[in-house]
Amino acid sequence: MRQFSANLGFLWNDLPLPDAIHAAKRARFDAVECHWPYDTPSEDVKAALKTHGLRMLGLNTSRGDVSAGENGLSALPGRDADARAAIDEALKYASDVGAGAVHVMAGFSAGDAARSTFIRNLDYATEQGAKHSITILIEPLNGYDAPGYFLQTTDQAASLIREIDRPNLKLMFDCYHVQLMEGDLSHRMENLLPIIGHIQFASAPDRGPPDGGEINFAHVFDLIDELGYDKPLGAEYKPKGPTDASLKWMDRLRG
Ligand SMILES: O=C(O)C(=O)[C@H](O)CO
Ligand SMILES: [Mg+2]
Repeated sequence: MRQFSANLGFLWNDLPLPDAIHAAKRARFDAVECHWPYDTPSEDVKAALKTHGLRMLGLNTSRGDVSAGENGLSALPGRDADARAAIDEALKYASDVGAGAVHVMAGFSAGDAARSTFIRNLDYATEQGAKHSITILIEPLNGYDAPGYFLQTTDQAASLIREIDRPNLKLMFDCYHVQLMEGDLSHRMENLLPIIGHIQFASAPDRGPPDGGEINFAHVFDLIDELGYDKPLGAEYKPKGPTDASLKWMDRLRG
C-alpha cells in the first residue's frame, strides 16, 4: 500500500507542531515532514514522534531574514557563514529528531557566482550530513510563487547533483513546482528516478489537495509504483479550510 507523509508546514499548520504530529497520526499518515520547526524544542518533536509512532522525514534550512524577503541562503554570494550556520542548525535539529533529510534552500540569486556559492555550500552540507547519515535535498521552486529563486528547474538541479557527485545529495521532486515550470511529469520522473530523494505533491496550478487541476495523480502515483519507488509521498498542499476536511483523496489514491 502507498505511504503518505503529511507536510506540517501546510497541513495542520494552525496547531503547535507536536499536536500537528498527533493530528497526522489520527488521519492515518505514515510519516511527517516539516518546513521550519525551529521555534519548537526538538525534544518536544522527538517525544511526539515517539508517542505517535511516526518518523519525521525531513525539514528545511532556515530562510534567513524573512522580513527582508530572504528565502534561503546557500546560493547567496558573500553569505557562506550564514548559509553554513543554517545548514549546521538544520542538521543538528534533524539529527535530534531522527529526520533523514535536510532541504538546503538556495535563496534569491542568479548567475555564475550564485552557482559556485551553492556548489560550495552543498559540498559542505553533504560532507556534514554524511556524518549523521542525512540526505541533502535540493528543490526547484516555481517562478510564480518564488520569482528570482536560484533553483527553478529539475534540469538545473540534475546538473548540480551530477557535478557535485555526492551519494547523499538528491533531488526533491515536487510535482506541483515541476508541473508549473517544466511539465512532462512522467518522463521527468522516469529519467530522474536515480537522483530523486523525496517526492511531494499538490494540485496545479492552485496548490490544493490532489483532487483536480492539471495533474492526474492516479496516473502519476501508478507510475511511481511501476518505477519501484516506495518511499512515503509528501502531501504538501494548502488545504482550503480545516485540514481534516481536505483528506478525501487519501483513500482514493492509497492504491
Ligand atoms: O515550497 C516548497 O515546495 C517546499 O517544499 C519548500 O520546502 C518550502 O519553500
Ligand atoms: Mg515542496
